[in-house]
Amino acid sequence: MKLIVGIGGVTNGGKTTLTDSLLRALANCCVIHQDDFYKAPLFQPQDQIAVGEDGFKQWDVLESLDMAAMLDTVQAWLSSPQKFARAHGVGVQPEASDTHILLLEGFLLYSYKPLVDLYSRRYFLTIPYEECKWRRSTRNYTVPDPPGLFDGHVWPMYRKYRQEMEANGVEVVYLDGMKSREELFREVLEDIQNSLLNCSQEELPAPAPACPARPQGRGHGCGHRTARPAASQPDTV
Ligand SMILES: Nc1ncnc2c1ncn2[C@@H]1O[C@H](COP(=O)(O)OP(=O)(O)O)[C@@H](O)[C@H]1O
Ligand SMILES: NC(=O)c1ccc[n+]([C@@H]2O[C@H](COP(=O)(O)O)[C@@H](O)[C@H]2O)c1
Ligand SMILES: [Mg+2]
Repeated sequence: MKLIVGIGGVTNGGKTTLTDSLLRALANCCVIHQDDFYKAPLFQPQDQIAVGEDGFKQWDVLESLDMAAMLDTVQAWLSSPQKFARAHGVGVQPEASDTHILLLEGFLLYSYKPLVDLYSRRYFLTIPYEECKWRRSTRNYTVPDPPGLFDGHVWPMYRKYRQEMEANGVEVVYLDGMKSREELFREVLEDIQNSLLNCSQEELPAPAPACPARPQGRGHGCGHRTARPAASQPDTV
């Protein structure tokens, strides 16, 4: 059984923190970080990042990321999770060797069409504008934010891509990034474990006809089906 789980959402929502905790807790689990796919060589990081009409280097647009390369990496995991795990130093646990999880982590996970249908579960962390701006001001990126970047580029691009995602009907499970790290971790871990249980039950032989039918809407999680719909969460601007 293979499960691809997206940990997406707003910058500074807590994606990397949550992903690191899940990675430690889940067996046979690998990770791919979207920001490893910036079209920006280490020593000339800005050359391939265009300046946009907003006057800023376009760090927060999809075109600044090599999404084809990210998709190739996901395909490599799909074709052999065991081989991928070994190559990335992840030990495969023999007692759970039929189950493999891939975490995809990043701020634009659900805007690249070839990837969208591959997820078994799509999480989306949100925090209000003021909290996001404050957390961002405390971060040290490899390329420091120039003055005005957050209001002039980062937040408008977040709003734009999120609106597009919602308009396209991409179904995500919203997570409130204002909850504690521990609460978020427990909530998502439990949900992933439930998905795994549902998947393994679906792989059992079909129940006898007298058994009541499984309720609709909980059959997510395996076979790269769509995540269950979640109520849209208002975005504090
Ligand atoms: N649940 C949380 N509550 C408060 N602060 C958090 C939480 N999760 C992460 N942080 C902090 O917010 C900042 C951004 O976290 P990070 O995981 O790097 O976010 P992202 O990868 O979404 O940009 C870091 O300083 C981190 O310690
Ligand atoms: N990783 C890099 O090379 C790099 C450089 C400049 C800005 N960023 C910022 O990283 C953000 C995405 O990462 P987080 O979601 O972890 O904040 C984007 O908002 C982008 O502005 C990343
Ligand atoms: Mg991050």
